[in-house]
Amino acid sequence: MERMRIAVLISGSGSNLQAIIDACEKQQINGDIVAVISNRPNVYGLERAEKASIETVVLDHKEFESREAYDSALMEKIDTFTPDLVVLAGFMRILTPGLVQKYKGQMLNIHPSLLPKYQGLNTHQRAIDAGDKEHGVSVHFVTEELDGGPVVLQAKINILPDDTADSLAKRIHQKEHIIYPLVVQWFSEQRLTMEEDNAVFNNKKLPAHGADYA
Ligand SMILES: Nc1nc2c(c(=O)[nH]1)N[C@@H](CN(C=O)c1ccc(C(=O)N[C@@H](CCC(=O)O)C(=O)O)cc1)CN2
Ligand SMILES: NCC(=O)N[C@@H]1O[C@H](COP(=O)([O-])[O-])[C@@H](O)[C@H]1O
Repeated sequence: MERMRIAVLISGSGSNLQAIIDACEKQQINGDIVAVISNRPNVYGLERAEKASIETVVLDHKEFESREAYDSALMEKIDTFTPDLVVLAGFMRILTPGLVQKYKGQMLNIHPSLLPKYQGLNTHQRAIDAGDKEHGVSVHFVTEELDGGPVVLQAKINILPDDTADSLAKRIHQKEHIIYPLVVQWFSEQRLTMEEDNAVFNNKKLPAHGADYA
């Protein structure tokens, strides 16, 4: 099966993008990032992509009349890269139902909380203010419900007595950079399984490494 085509959407620093770039380069992910799209210009994540010779696009949401108009342009742009997977990596725009539906089952997000706790923003401070003893990060499929999609993988950290939102964010980032590439690779392996299942279902000969099915 061909290598998975990955489009990554960012809004800022792109440290999760960098983790996926590195994993692709080390062959830990059987895929290639074919585009990095940002809704904000001049963010460091764009520099990371350019250093890795990945095509970059800035689609500034401030230049559109409405959320729907933005998402329509975003869909059109994403489609030009024919991705198998769309990865939200610190992408800070709520997506409209039309876009989410189009990529249903093919769009992942990383969210800095132990979902379903603390959907939305400002999760680290909310966990501290609630007196939680643990916090974490979730990778989930994107659905219309904000941060409400099926969770694929989580990682936990303890909240220490002197923790601040910044100190939590730092330790959460370390966990993010481990689990996001793992989930992206898992998704690429699922694609292969689905191709084999389809081949069996359609009574076709499997690729050389698979057995013939009557
Ligand atoms: N329909 C969905 N859209 C998005 C999802 C989702 O699950 N369903 N995940 C988010 C990612 N996210 C948290 O993980 C998130 C991103 C942005 C916001 C938000 O309130 N954005 C504001 C603008 C904020 C800003 O520009 O700083 C907005 O869009 O008006 C909440 C949660 C990505 N989209
Ligand atoms: N609600 C979405 C959200 O808050 N996402 C968070 O933004 C950061 C992006 O960092 P990065 O740009 O360095 O990857 C990450 O911590 C991610 O969990």
